[in-house]
Amino acid sequence: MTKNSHSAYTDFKDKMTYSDYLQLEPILNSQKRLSDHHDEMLFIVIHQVSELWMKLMLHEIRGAITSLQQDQFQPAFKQLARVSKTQAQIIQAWDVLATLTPSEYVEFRDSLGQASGFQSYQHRQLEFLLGKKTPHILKIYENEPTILSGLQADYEKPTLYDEAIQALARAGLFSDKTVLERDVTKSHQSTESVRDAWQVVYQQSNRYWNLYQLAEKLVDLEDWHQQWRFRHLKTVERIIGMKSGTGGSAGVHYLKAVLDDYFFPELWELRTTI
Ligand code: HEM
Ligand SMILES: N[C@@H](CC(=O)c1ccccc1NC=O)C(=O)O
Repeated sequence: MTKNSHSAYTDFKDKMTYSDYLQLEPILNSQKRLSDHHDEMLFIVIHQVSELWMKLMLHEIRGAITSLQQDQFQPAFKQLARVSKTQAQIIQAWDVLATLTPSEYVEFRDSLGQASGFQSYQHRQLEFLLGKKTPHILKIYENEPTILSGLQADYEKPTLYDEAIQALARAGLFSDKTVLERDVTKSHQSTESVRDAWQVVYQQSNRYWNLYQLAEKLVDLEDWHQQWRFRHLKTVERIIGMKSGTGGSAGVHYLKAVLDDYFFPELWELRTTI
């Protein structure tokens, strides 16, 4: 399109404002408090900001999966580095939320009903793309067909880690068909053959530099993810103690129980065996 052509597109673009481009009207009119409690604004904004960052992370992880499928390691590294920087950013939100005291929170907690972070579908999409495939999660969205079909699609796709293992195979380091042709709708289980292959990558890093760097990017990502969960747990403990959750779980007890899951178990195990 040339600069002087007078299409509807150019007219619109010439007049487009900052808030048009960023769709600020819908975004900034979406903080609807259900109570008249002052601190509910903080609660809503923290969640919305976290969801926006999750949107970016999903975009970058999808990009990294596509890059890896084509053995394009450099773009994949850039995308994964951006994910980790975003994770570092999102963790800071807990410091802001921790300014909410138990007495402030109980004043508007009832107005949340049974809603819970447990239902964050972008969080579940992240888990699916990273490798935690929990079929019972899909049931939560039975009555929300649009969300369900998006989630189902990610549930059925190979994960970021599946693609990393395929890259190991293409490099001639891995050939175990039980892993390479696994049912990708299940969570990956730690396997000795996978650990052995990554161990070779670490021991001969000069020869397998791309895979070595990829492994460390995955460890970064998992490390940050665990830190996010730990900070969630501690912030929740600080605000609601041992009360049960609005989502029906045992609250902090539940969050503790699910803390010890790994997306990329062999990359952690090799630290012991190497
Ligand atoms: C006062 C603040 C918060 C409290 C008291 C809280 C409490 C809880 C509790 C008790 C659960 C367990 C499920 C349940 O029974 O409800 C949970 C799960 C969850 N929360 Fe929060 N939360 C808070 C803030 C946040 C924020 C800011 C996020 C960011 C989006 C978040 C994301 C999640 C996610 C993703 C889960 C599911 C975790 C899993 O199943 O592994 N929460 N939260
Ligand atoms: N599960 C929380 C409620 C909660 O935190 C929440 C409620 C509605 C929307 C997002 C929430 N955040 C994270 O779990 C609680 O038990 O207090």
